[in-house]
Amino acid sequence: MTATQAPEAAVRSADEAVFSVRNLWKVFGPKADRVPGGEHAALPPAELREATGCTAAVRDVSFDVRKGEVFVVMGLSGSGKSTLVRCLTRLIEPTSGTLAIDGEDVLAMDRSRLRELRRHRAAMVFQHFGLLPHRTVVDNVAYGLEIQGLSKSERRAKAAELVAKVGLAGMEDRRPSQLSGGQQQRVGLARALAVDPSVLLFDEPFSALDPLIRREMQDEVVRLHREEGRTMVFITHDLSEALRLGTRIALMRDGGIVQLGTPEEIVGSPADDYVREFVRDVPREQVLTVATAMRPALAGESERGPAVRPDATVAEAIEAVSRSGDPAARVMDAGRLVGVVDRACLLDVVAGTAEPAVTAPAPDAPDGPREVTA
Ligand SMILES: Nc1ncnc2c1ncn2[C@@H]1O[C@H](COP(=O)(O)OP(=O)(O)OP(=O)(O)O)[C@@H](O)[C@H]1O
Repeated sequence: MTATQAPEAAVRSADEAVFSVRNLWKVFGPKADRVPGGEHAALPPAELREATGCTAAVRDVSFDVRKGEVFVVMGLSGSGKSTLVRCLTRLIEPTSGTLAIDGEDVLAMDRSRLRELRRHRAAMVFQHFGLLPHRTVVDNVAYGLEIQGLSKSERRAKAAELVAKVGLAGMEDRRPSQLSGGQQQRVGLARALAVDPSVLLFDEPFSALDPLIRREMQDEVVRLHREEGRTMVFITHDLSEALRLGTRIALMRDGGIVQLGTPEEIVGSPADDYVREFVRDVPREQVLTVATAMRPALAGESERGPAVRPDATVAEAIEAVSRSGDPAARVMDAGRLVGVVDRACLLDVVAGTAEPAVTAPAPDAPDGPREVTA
């Protein structure tokens, strides 16, 4: 498919999707464009390299990034995360496939439209903050506004507001070298927010930070997301970070997406042995919800036991049951009894012996990654 053809599927789902990606490939190496759809397309990485000298960094990937979600791209080193996310704004040119932002074909954009895309619509936050060393905090944040053509006073006022939003009030006049790593990353975040992008792209932004600061920055992202509902694409190789931040997680391996789902779907219903191994050590009771563990209420059970919401975690239900001394908790949704979790249901989740009733949302991409079904 050529770059100028309208991505039909992408346009169709544009109402709710910020990015729509279909059958995207990025192949590095000689005659790379012959690999997608060619006789060697399905070969494992080492054999593909042997046969063609090429690496398929992104391999036939399809997904939508929905408006307002934190879409996490997770995978081990070399699985293709950075290449995939750089393809979204064509910092890396895809080899084939279709790609749209808000329904507009990204592959058909000319240079000035692409510049506009990267500056205003999809702002990137990198691991190495890329701050200008001789500018103050507030001027670094205002920089993004300068290229937008706002007046100086407008820029400074907006930048100061954003500096406060990311928790750096009082540090406006410092230079980057006078800040800790976490503080510098906050400046990077404020600068990305300054252009009010439709989507923020994070490339492992916190992996150089020490664990405490990293946790603080994750909380910051959760807070910003909750307050603003901004769409985010977040690359990480850290599973706990993915589970904390992700509305949905795309788990990559060898350039492909092996599973795309909510944290609960990934942990509760791994698509294959690779994913199962990946999530093996996750404390399931902290990710799985009561809705997946409950059973129908028996006669007489509607009166007794603490009430929990369907989206409470199993860990929270365990605490409620254990505090109350009752044999089970009632799962209440808007005042209605929808089920019961007894001690056996709860223990099954902890032990990994439960068959979770995780239901998948309607799949984005018919030919895309496998979504979890009940
Ligand atoms: N410019 C390039 N030329 C050739 N191969 C490349 C190039 N860039 C990336 N690759 C290969 O593509 C694959 C995916 O790389 P990518 O950097 O996207 O992975 P990643 O998951 O982001 O890894 P990391 O977590 O280490 O950053 C790797 O096998 C890598 O060696």
